[in-house]
Amino acid sequence: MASASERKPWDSSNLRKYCLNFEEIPRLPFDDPRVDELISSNPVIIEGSNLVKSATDKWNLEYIERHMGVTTNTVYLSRNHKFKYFDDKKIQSRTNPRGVEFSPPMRKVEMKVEEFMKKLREWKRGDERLYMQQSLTAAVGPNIVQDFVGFNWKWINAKQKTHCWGKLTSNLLYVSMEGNVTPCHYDEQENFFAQVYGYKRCILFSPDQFQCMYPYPVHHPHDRQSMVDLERPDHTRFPRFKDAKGVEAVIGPGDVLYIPIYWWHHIESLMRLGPTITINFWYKAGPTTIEYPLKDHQKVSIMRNIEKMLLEVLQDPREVGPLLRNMVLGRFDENPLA
Ligand SMILES: O=C(O)CCC(=O)C(=O)O
Ligand SMILES: [Fe+2]
Repeated sequence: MASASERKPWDSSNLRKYCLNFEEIPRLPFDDPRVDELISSNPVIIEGSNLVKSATDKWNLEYIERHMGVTTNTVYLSRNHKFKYFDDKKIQSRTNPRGVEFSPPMRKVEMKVEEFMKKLREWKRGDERLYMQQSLTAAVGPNIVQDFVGFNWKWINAKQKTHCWGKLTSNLLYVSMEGNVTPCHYDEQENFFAQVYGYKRCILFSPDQFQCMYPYPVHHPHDRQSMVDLERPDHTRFPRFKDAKGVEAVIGPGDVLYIPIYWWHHIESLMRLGPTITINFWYKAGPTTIEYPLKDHQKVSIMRNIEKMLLEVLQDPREVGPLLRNMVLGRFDENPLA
């Protein structure tokens, strides 16, 4: 029988229900040679790396409140459990008349950590949900800086070198209420996603699932997000979503999930299991090596560039779709008549 410390504190009742089944993401000890094989093109959960041990040893909501510092933090407020990211630079406004007409699905506010924690403590059903997503900078308090300096940089720097990644661009600190969901999207960076406190379920899809995931157009504020709502997929608009092949895992304190660049990810803090704390490590892609056939993520990058070029020359986002349709319709069928 599993000992008390090994017994997992969650079961399927803590997970949201979706219409897809997922395979498990492999879980390996940090010194297993298969870790590096997987990192070259697949997600993996790495155990025992001690990457953020200085944080997992101490961090909880009280510690963050006491030590985060006096400056304000970015907090998203949502009327439901979904926190679907948007790029405000792509929204139509007086200064950006070519942007997309759009009403944001959540509010972004700046607040001091005390105010955030007070709202969490006093939160009741019907209130807006909260999700703090703050970049770790020198402005955080000295204790947090000290914990940050104590991260296992030796290990992660070696990984960065082995896999020829570019520079570390940022560390985002996520402090979430139980049950919050970050809907499915991809990022243009490599990500070591380090769980500090509480439990998160992560569902990932490879970049080769592009046709099943239906990303918004690049000019849209929801660029890089899937248009499909995992909880209520519209199978009429998005018929190929039912064929999407995903992988999943629940991560807890000490686990590090490698989310490869351009991989789709949906992240949920487990329901009824308390708040969660995560720190990510975002790295620029390494230098592009052109080898044929191209990798699926390289094709996604090409598609993004074509969309951007068309927008640049056409100036009007409404003209991009019709031009692309005219370009391909009936011309690239598998068995051309002539
Ligand atoms: O933890 C989350 O809610 C989202 C994390 C994420 O999307 C990322 O680290 O890229
Ligand atoms: Fe992400």
